This record gives sequence, structure tokens and C-alpha cells, in this order.
Amino acid sequence: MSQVATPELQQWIVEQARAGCKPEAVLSAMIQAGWREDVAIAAMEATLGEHLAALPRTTAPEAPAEPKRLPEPQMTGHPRQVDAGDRLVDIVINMQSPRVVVFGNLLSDEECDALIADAEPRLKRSLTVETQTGGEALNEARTSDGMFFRRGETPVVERIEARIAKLLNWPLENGEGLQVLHYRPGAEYKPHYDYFNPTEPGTAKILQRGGQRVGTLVMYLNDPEQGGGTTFPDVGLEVAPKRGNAVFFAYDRPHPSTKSLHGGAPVIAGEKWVATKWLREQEFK
Ligand SMILES: O=C(O)CCC(=O)C(=O)O
Ligand SMILES: [Fe+2]
Repeated sequence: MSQVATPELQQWIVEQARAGCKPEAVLSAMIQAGWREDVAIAAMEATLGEHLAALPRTTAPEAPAEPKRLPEPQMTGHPRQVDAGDRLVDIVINMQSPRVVVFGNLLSDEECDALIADAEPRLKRSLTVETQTGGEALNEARTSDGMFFRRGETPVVERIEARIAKLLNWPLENGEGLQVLHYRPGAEYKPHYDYFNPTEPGTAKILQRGGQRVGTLVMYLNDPEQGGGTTFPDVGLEVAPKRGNAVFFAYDRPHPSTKSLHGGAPVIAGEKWVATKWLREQEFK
């Protein structure tokens, strides 16, 4: 008998493993059939190693040896404020896991008003990027109206984008265009992840435009009367929407272990306006 593992033998080893046979039982069956022990062990190791490596992952891949670079404010020495170029921005909350920072005084009232005024005539019922197809679709979980500015579209947008790039140490070119959302009473955005699910078929096409999303900055443009907080259900955190403030969160991999699940809670009274900046790994074209 040949002492080189054949494709048939490899197939048989995988089938035994699938059927729940213990490795010892598989090995002793092979020895019974006349395989040399060392050849049988090597065949099992190689075959099952390859088989396992090809399986879809259901848990988080191991963190890379070099921590991935992510958008992150410069906060060594625990400053109360961060220099964002043309403005000192307050640190209100600094949370590590999930990575969440709440900023105060990021936008002036005039900037908030200008974003709302320029966005309002262009609002449509919000679409979300569809990882099934790579296109966009109406999403029942998101009952706000929205629009996108192009990067640098107006002087106010340009100024805010430069400030965000400085604040989060992240290249301006890696940002998507600013999105403005308007929630009426009752409107909400149910808990979701902002990254694109790598197991879904449309994701490869979406990633061609700048790679994964790795961070989100939600800026509050007005003060809703009641409700409308940004929630992080994995950690029971709710950020109150306050005009000029913002909540930033980052996710180093497209996986729920980042605890970056978040949503816009229903607006109970009044309305809610936010501007969202999504940050990609690479230049967003
Ligand atoms: O409105 C909010 O508080 C959250 C918005 C959001 O999650 C998003 O734009 O992706
Ligand atoms: Fe989101």
C-alpha cells in the first residue's frame, strides 16, 4: 500500500471528523487499514488543518500582532480639551471598550444651523448601504430622512471636515461625505453596526471604495425636546443629544466583539438633527 495520503484518504478523514469521530478512533482505523502511524498522523494534521482554515469564521479573528491604526483623538495626559485646529473641543466621556468618546463644543450654533439649512431641501427617506447587493435600499429600521453632502461641498462642510480630521488624527480623504439625518417624533434608527458585514455578498463591492468603515462621528445639530439619544445596548450607554456635541466610536474589526452596536433611540417630542461622518481605512473615492 502507498504511504502517501491520497485525496480519497483526505476526504475520508474530513468525513470522519464531520461525523464526530474522535481523532484517536480515526487514527487507529487508519493503522488497522495498514497505514504507518507517522504517515497517518501527518495526513490527519494536514487534512484537518486545511479543512478548518477554509471554514467560515463565527468568532472574532485574532487581533493582529501590530494593533491596527484607528481614528483616535490625541489624549495623552488626559486633557480636558483637544486641539482640533480652529477650535478647542471638550472631552465629556472617554470610554475604552467599546471605544467611545463624547465631545462637547465641536460645532458652533451657526455651523449646526448652516448644515440643517443646506440639507433640508435635499432630504429623502434614508437609505442604508445594502450589503446583500452592494447598492442602497430603504431600511425599515431607520425611519429618518437623510442626505449626503459631497466632501468639501460647502465652506462650512469643508471647515468641519478639516476639524474632524485634526480631532481624530485621520486623513480627510478617508472620510465619506457628511450625512445629515432628520428624525421626526417617533422616528428612530434601531441598533445596528456601521461596518459592512464581511460575510454578505455585496460587501466586496462596497469595500472597493475605501475599505471598511473603522469609525463613526455622530454630531448633534439641535436639541430634541425628549428622546433621541444615541444608545450602545451592549454596555447600556445612552448619549444625550446636545447641539454642538458629538459621539465618536471606533471599531478595529467588522465584528460584534467591538461592542459597537448602537442606535438612535426614538424621538419622543420635538425633532432631532444629526450629521454623521464615517471614517474608512483608506481613501474614500
Ligand atoms: O442618530 C443617532 O443617534 C445615530 C445615527 C447612526 O447610527 C448613524 O448615522 O449611523
Ligand atoms: Fe450608525
